[in-house]
Amino acid sequence: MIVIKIGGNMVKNLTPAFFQSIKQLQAQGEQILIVHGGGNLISACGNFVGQPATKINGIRVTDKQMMSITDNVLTQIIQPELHKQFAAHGIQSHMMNASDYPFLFADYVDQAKYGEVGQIKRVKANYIDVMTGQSVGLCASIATGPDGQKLNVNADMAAEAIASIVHADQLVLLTDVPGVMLDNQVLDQLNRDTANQLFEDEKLINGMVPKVKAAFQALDNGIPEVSITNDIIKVGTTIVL
Ligand SMILES: Nc1ncnc2c1ncn2[C@@H]1O[C@H](COP(=O)(O)OP(=O)(O)O)[C@@H](O)[C@H]1O
Ligand SMILES: CC(=O)N[C@@H](CCC(=O)OP(=O)(O)O)C(=O)O
Repeated sequence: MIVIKIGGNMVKNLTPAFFQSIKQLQAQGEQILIVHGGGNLISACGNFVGQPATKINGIRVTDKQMMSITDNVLTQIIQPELHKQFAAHGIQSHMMNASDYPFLFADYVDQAKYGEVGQIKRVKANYIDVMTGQSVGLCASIATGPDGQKLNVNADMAAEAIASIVHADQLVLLTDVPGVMLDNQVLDQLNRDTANQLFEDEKLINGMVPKVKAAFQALDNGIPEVSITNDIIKVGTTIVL
């Protein structure tokens, strides 16, 4: 299985070549699971109702109202939009989210600090397997918490956790930049020492922080290929130990 995380900024920028690649991968027998974000639209909706975003290291502080906005944006806007785009390119997809069927289970990350934010600990792997058998699985980054409540999960961390639990062959973090950048150049490879230095020097900030952390976590959990890119055909930055 290949897990591809699509950031909110990329949802409207997927190219015909992207969909062509998905078809080719499916023809080669790969199961495809798309984990999508939508952080930009969640922030815009928050602003609209007078609740500007508060993020700590790229993770949204989420109270109950923001959780409800997040749920609506991801499951009612972003996911159907992706479903429509896949259909328009002749690819069947299944919408998967915690509202329709609980299959991602999370614990709180730190309720005092982040509120209703979770980290995925368990998944219904057979459900994912079935949903990606004949079609592409589209998965929102919302999980079911310890008491059945919904928890907001950073989509990079969600993609990593799911990929790790199902032992995916590859994790691609698709975003709006061609890879991890330093002085306007894409780094072909990024190892942990360099990443730590970039964090320290504040050259790797905001949404790139959870993305890079998730990428190393995926490698630690045995996923053989992990990359950050804006184009599934071009590798962008390969994460190495
Ligand atoms: N060193 C870096 N290289 C590339 N992007 C970076 C870096 N540091 C911070 N960023 C920011 O991270 C953003 C990608 O994270 P994010 O906005 O959360 O995307 P997504 O919605 O795809 O998860 C880039 O658009 C860029 O503004
Ligand atoms: C807890 C947390 O930060 N959740 C994220 C979930 C969406 C997301 O990660 O979207 P992108 O991939 O587009 O950034 C959020 O609320 O923005």
